[in-house]
Amino acid sequence: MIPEFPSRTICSRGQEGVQNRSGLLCDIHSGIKREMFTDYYTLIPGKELGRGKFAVVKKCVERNTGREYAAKFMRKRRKGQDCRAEIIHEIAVLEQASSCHRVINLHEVYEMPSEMVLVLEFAAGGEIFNRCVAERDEAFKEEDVKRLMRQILEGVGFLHKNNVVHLDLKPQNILLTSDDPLGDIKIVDFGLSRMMSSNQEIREIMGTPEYVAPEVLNYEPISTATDMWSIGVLAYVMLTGMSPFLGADKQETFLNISQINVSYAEEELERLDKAATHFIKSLLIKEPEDRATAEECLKHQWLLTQETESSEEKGKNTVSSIPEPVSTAVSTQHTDKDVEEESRLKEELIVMAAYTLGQCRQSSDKESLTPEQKAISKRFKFEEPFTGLQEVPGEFIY
Ligand SMILES: Nc1ncnc2c1ncn2[C@@H]1O[C@H](COP(=O)(O)OP(=O)(O)OP(=O)(O)O)[C@@H](O)[C@H]1O
Repeated sequence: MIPEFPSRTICSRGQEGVQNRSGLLCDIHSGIKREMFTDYYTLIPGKELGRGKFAVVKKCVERNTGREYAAKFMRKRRKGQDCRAEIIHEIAVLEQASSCHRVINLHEVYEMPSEMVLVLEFAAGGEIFNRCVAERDEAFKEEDVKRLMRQILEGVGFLHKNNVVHLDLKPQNILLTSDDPLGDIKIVDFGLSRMMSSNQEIREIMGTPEYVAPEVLNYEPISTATDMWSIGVLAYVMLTGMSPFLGADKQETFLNISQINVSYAEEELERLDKAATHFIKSLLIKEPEDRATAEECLKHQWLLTQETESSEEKGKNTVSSIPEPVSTAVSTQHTDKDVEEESRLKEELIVMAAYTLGQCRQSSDKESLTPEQKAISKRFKFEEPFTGLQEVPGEFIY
């Protein structure tokens, strides 16, 4: 049985003098430490683990245990507004989901004059995004997607049972405990999450364009079904490496979403078990009430079946019948890939910070591309001007 959150206090709209605070938790149980973070942790020099618009995530080691963690440094003031309450909400959700091992574990919290530091369990495998945009031999096999999708649904099901909606489910917010061998998932980034309550409706424009549900665009009430739409998009991206609604610009993406303009005739989908497409179709439905719930998804035929039959039985084209790469050439490739990955990630983080589109390719544009262009565009598509660049913070103490 999925356990309930122990206790919760929901801030009402406008509480603490800040607007649009509906659905935020303001009750945290673990103490916030005021000591110097660096007296207790050593930051690992080098590449950041990630960066959002108002946060930077770095790897660190706890001095007295030698354990590795991910430190998320979050600015308290954003665009001239005090956003401490949002950070407290993120902490509260993490605390209350601490019994769910599909959600990243919060170890400690530090507070400085302008920042708060969330010391999180370190997910060494990075974002599933990297595998979603990888070339076919490094991309997920269908069986991998099934296993990881079950875990995502367990985590999201836990949150929904406890009336929390994540509202930003995307491949960048699903991390892996290890990359090779492929580990387990950890859900991160509860910055946009909200607590649903029976007497209050939430209607807000939020989320990442490619993954937002039609009701978000239509300013209609948000619910747990809003996350289920994003899971449908996530499943499509994990299985095909393509973003189903991505348009040439944000407007086209939004139009594609509101018209449910999605192609199920893509070669990448046709190679799979038909139940995979059925699974996605049960989620990419305009009416929120008609979408499958997390619990229903876990009982879906696609996720109940294991890869037991032979490749002949299943069909020669089945992705899951492709053998795992085991040669040492793979590890050599990794070194090259790491360098390439780093430069790509830098670009990606800028794009994410600017809140623009385009991490994955469009499903409808591939016919017009050369094989080389296909390979590039499958990974990224940078079309929008980086208008938000000036907003990328440079004020972090660490
Ligand atoms: N516990 C962790 N272990 C490893 N990497 C992490 C961890 N937490 C976050 N990251 C990396 O940092 C990135 C940014 O983290 P997160 O999404 O929590 O920040 P954010 O500022 O809220 O981001 P966004 O602006 O996308 O909402 C993640 O996408 C991931 O790549």
